[in-house]
Amino acid sequence: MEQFGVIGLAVMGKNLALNIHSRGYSVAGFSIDKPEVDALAKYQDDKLKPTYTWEEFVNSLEKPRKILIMIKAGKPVDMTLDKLKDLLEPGDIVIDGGNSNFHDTQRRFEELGKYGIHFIGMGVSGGEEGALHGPALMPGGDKEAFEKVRPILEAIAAKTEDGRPCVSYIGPESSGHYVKMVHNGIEYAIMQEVSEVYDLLRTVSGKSNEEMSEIFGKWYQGDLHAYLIEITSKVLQQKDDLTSDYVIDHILNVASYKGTGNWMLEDGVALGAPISVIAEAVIGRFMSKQTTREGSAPKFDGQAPADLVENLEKALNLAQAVAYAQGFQQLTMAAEAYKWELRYQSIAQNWEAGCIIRSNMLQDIEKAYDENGKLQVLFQAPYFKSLMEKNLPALRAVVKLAADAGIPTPTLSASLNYLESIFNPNLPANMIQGQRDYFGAHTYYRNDREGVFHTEWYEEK
Ligand SMILES: NC(=O)C1=CN([C@@H]2O[C@H](COP(=O)(O)OP(=O)(O)OC[C@H]3O[C@@H](n4cnc5c(N)ncnc54)[C@H](OP(=O)(O)O)[C@@H]3O)[C@@H](O)[C@H]2O)C=CC1
Ligand SMILES: O=C(CO)[C@H](O)[C@H](O)COP(=O)(O)O
Repeated sequence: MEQFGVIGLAVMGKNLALNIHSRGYSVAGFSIDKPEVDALAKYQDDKLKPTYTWEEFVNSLEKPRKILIMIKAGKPVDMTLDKLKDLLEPGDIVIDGGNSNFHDTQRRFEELGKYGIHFIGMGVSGGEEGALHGPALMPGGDKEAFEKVRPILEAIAAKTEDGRPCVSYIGPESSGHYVKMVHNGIEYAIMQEVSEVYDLLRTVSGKSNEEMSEIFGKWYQGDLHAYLIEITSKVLQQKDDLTSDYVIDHILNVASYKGTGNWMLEDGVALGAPISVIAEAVIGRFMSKQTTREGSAPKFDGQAPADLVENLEKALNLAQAVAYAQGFQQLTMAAEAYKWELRYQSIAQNWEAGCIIRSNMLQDIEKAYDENGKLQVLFQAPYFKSLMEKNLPALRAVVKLAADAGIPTPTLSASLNYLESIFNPNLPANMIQGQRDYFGAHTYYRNDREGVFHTEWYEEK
């Protein structure tokens, strides 16, 4: 009997199955796609069992069964669970490791509970490499069931610099998939920030791809030690297969998406979370499709400022912190709204290795929440307060330069606006309230006395 089962043997499922197998567990694999199962069969390993029917798969597993579903999110997961619930027994454990919408996970958690089947919605990040060698895992749902699969998950997960596994119980219900959704929102934000910095480097300073690759490579060795910075350097130096040029210069500038960042924005709006940078990153992808391309690309005729590269590094470092800050701010608001007890320092730890948004800065975030788990805003923590004081002039200079040059910087500008607003006691929302009360008698609160007020702004005609 096999100790663990994986359904879906495409990029992620196959590599996770191999990862689990490499830690000494026996694994049964199944997919509705026969060639995927054939690919597993090619390993000819006693502890890696290919199965070709639902029944063969389920019956090959020791009880209570532990099954990871790693397939396309949405309807396919419902169809798979529908099939499984007739074949499984109370006490069996099903983990959905795909990028499922947390609303779906909530519904599935409740539905499977009726059959006595334990359900875990688990965010997985790290792509193909991570799945094989160590992903970041974000399991949420049934705590008791989590404890039963914990040894396997800890064995396959990435490890932090000091050897701790990048997996911990996130919280009840759909909180695991919620945290993965927020991970992806942060991912969208940092990717857009990096692309804006790339745009400034190429347009203002006229740097070549090789030079830019070197700059990002150098940043990666310093404060910006982050996976997305590392791969940016690699993307910039990659030669094309079809021409003698760099491939980056032939990639169509239209950004695709599967929607996890959009979901974060949807829930952020529902909660009233000020996640402006993530919103701009999502909209940046829309804009890349919707721009009419009728204008001409911005050109910079002047002399690039001598401190441009240094300022861009500082600006990007601070903007990256804002992306994380907004993600954690939405998590704190979601925890309150959905009554989840989230441990932010563990979430930061989960993201320190294996996942797409991994960076050294997450160690500072872990420390910040370790010292004060009730931070409303990450920049209240001493480390981030001082980072803000140190790097804000550079971010301001970069946004000003971009505005003067006509180069759009939606996320860098939104980062600056967030930082200018988040501690500001004098935002002009009093004017909005005055206008609302004027046209709609919506009433307002006062800053000098309790109660709800309305002004008769004009005489009725
Ligand atoms: N790729 C990545 O970097 C990451 C992906 N993820 C998530 O992991 C999951 C798997 O991703 P990935 O490996 O890239 O593959 P895909 O998202 O492309 O999903 C492919 C798998 O889903 C199966 N599938 C599709 N429809 C059904 C169905 N109706 N019933 C049963 N199985 C079905 C496919 O079988 P068939 O070939 O027959 O269609 C195949 O095995 C997704 O939710 C994805 O969002 C998470 C982190 C990173
Ligand atoms: O979850 C992931 C990484 O963390 C997947 O790669 C996801 O597909 C990325 O999102 P999108 O396709 O919308 O860019």
